[in-house]
Amino acid sequence: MSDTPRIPHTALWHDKLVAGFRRTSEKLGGNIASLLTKERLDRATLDEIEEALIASDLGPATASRVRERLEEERYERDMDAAGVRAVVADEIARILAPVAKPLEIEAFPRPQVILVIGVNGSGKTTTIAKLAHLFQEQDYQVMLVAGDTFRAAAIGQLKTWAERINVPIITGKEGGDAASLVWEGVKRGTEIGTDVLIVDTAGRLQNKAGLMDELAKIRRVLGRLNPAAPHDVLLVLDATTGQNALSQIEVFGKETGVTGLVMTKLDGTARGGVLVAAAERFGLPIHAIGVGETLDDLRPFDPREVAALIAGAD
Ligand SMILES: Nc1nc2c(ncn2[C@@H]2O[C@H](COP(=O)(O)OP(=O)(O)OP(=O)(O)O)[C@@H](O)[C@H]2O)c(=O)[nH]1
Repeated sequence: MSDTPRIPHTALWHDKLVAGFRRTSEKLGGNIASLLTKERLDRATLDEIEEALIASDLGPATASRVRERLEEERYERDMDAAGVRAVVADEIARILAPVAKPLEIEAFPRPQVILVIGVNGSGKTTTIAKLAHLFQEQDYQVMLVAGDTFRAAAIGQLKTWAERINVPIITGKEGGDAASLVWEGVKRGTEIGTDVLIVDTAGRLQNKAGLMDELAKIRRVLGRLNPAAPHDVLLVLDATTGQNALSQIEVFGKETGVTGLVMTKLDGTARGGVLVAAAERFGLPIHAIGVGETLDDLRPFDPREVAALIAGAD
């Protein structure tokens, strides 16, 4: 067991982040530059900056804090676009710093059970593969459970990933009982010394009662084997859905409980500011972000680095 996860942060990851956040950063940075045509920040420009920040999905609370900071500082010195972007980056970093937390594997007894939830298409399956890969890099033994038994395609997709990254997987039939698969996963995982058991689940928000029943059953079964399980309930969010991602946190949080977030597809959107809005509004740990489709495209993040990228600051 290790208290400090050994997560390689390579130059390659930095390049992926830069490319991933380009659209967000161009939108926000571009908006700020186009607003700063006057020499000094007057009230009307401050209003416009605040609106631009809200339009970039950063959320009203962050936007108003940035505005307050700009208001304080404008009396002290002239401020150009780079100065404004630096203030924005600083405020974003303050919000992200307390929530940017890698998912640590510390459960005893093992395995640590991670339930992965989220609506269909949010990137759940690929996120599970990427997380498994990340844990493998840290020398943890990983096992997967194909608990989304509602769609045969979901089972097949996860199986393909498991073969690719060479981790064992527990699968059942379409329409089968997810809780019994989880039970088998914990039993088999314990026998072979698995550190992390990652469980896919069905993402049917449209059928809340069914989803609740199924997750409650999974929790019951897990609790009999290990009262601390599931150790993590991870909600996967698609950043391209913007503000909709926030309502998903609300709904899943209320219906199923959520211990942490993963935000994917930050590379496919100019709405990356939603990462900040999620942090600000819910304060839940954000364990990793996804900026592409390959295995190495999902990692924990450095709040300062990401804040600078979102704000388009140097
Ligand atoms: N660009 C980009 N694409 C991603 C990212 N994460 C996942 N995807 C893609 O998004 C699509 C949906 O991902 P899945 O993992 O299948 O999503 P899911 O939530 O399991 O969806 P269902 O299988 O429909 O339940 C796939 O084509 C992924 O390759 C990301 O960070 N960036």
